Amino acid sequence: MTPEPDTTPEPDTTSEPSTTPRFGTESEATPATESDVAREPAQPVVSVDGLRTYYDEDSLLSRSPPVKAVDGVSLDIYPGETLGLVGESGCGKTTLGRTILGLEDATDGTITAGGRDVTALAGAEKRAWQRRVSMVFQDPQESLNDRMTVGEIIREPLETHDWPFLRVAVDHADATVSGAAVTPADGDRADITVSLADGAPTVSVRDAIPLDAADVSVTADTTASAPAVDVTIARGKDDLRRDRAFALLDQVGLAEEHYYRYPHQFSGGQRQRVGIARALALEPDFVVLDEPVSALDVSVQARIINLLEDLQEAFGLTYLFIAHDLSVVRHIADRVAVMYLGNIVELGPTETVYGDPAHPYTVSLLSAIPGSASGWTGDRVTLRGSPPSPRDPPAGCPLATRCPAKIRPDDWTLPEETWRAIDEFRAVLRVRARGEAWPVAALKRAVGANAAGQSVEETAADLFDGHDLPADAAEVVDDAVSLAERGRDAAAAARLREAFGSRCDASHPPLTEQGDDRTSACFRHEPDYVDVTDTVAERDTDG
Ligand SMILES: Nc1ncnc2c1ncn2[C@@H]1O[C@H](COP(=O)(O)OP(=O)(O)OP(=O)(O)O)[C@@H](O)[C@H]1O
Repeated sequence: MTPEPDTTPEPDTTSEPSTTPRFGTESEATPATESDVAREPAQPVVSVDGLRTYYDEDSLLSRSPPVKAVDGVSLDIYPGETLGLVGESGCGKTTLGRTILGLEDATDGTITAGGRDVTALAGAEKRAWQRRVSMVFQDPQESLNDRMTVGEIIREPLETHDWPFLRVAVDHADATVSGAAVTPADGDRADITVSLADGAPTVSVRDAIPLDAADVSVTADTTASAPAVDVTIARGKDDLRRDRAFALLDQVGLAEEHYYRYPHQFSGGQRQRVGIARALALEPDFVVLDEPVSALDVSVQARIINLLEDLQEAFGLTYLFIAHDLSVVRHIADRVAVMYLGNIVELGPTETVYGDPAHPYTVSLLSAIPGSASGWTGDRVTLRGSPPSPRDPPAGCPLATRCPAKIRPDDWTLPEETWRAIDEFRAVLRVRARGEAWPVAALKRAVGANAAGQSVEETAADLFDGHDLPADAAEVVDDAVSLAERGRDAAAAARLREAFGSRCDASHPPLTEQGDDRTSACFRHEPDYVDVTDTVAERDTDG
């Protein structure tokens, strides 16, 4: 069979009238607002508290600190909302999503759903949680097994969980049920409901179960005070799974004929539709969408986003939407969480965060959006250097080593360029202290030269060239150079931190309320300081 080219028009699932603004159309600019979400004030679908996920890669041959991929995250996700999760590559977004789903083990903290800590579940209870949640992956090319037909791919979770469960509920508290059916446990949905109210039993079947009432034979002995109900299903599970897969294909805009094809015969967007159908097979409440459109062409992205929104509306789904593309997140997310180095640094309603970013990291992310689609109207704010290693995050604020609004200690009056040189020198010493390779790329950026093979003294000379350091500051730098030259890199870094560090280096700012349901973690939110945006605007932060 000839593979369909990537240009194959995809089924239009978006033709029916909708009140939701469509992505990729003129109404794209109309963002979702908090009021669009019917948010129950009560129970979150998922409540994450103090979550840590560390990857320990110790082996017999090497012993290194764990990768602190998620390092103390707390957030709530409410029914029917889309929570966007943004942040640069490697900051821990995927790990957070996977840990919530139980695909990674939490090192510490709790994830509460339905009043229970799901990190503590095992066996059947854990499997039940995993039926309520699911994930759509970034690259539909990678995530679908090319040796399986689309039908097999969609059916796989159904087979794994032995779907359908055919749970029968009877509207009589004392009824007993027998036959090919089980009674729902607390919290389980009934697939088939038998009513004895009118004497003869009447049967109704939930939409997602591809059974007609005629496929279900019910006999009921209602003479006893505890009626005995016997249920027989005329069709086998295999048939029902195939019909469920057909229904899912239809829901994602594909057709029954696609059931028999292989993933390589589809375009990227169609493959992602298959991935979505599979993710929805077990009727989850909560779906982690991990960069679901970033591997797709822009025109296809809009269709998939629209499909995800339609499915959310139809099935009352709750989404955690992980993405790099901030304009996609602005369109789809009701609230957005900004992540940096394993921490949430800002969290709030999308329009509040985009319109008036509070945290310096959010400012830098939004300042990079072309065409200034955000409320940040200042220059582009470029963070210096690369993020610290998640094996050795800064002791204080995670952003302290790169922050464009870092609080400087009162003891010094130094120009911003000199602070930058000091920060850069501290970064060099931190990397040396970790025993990693000399950070040639960072040095090249800092001093505009190939610094490979330089001594610490030469590096310091390059970094501070033309800075006219005051004598007491120069003495600190000399001390640090001399310590480093004797191989005492950690002590050298500590010397600089003691002299030039501020509270940003010493302690971790908590997330605090910043109005409009938004929280942000920065000491500059305290009234004693010039606030973040004024500071960033005042400092020359462009590169
Ligand atoms: N299985 C693993 N074992 C060890 N380290 C891991 C593992 N998975 C992720 N990491 C590390 O954890 C950190 C967070 O990775 P994660 O994939 O969660 O980040 P991310 O923000 O989703 O990145 P991206 O946007 O590139 O997918 C990174 O340093 C990564 O290298």
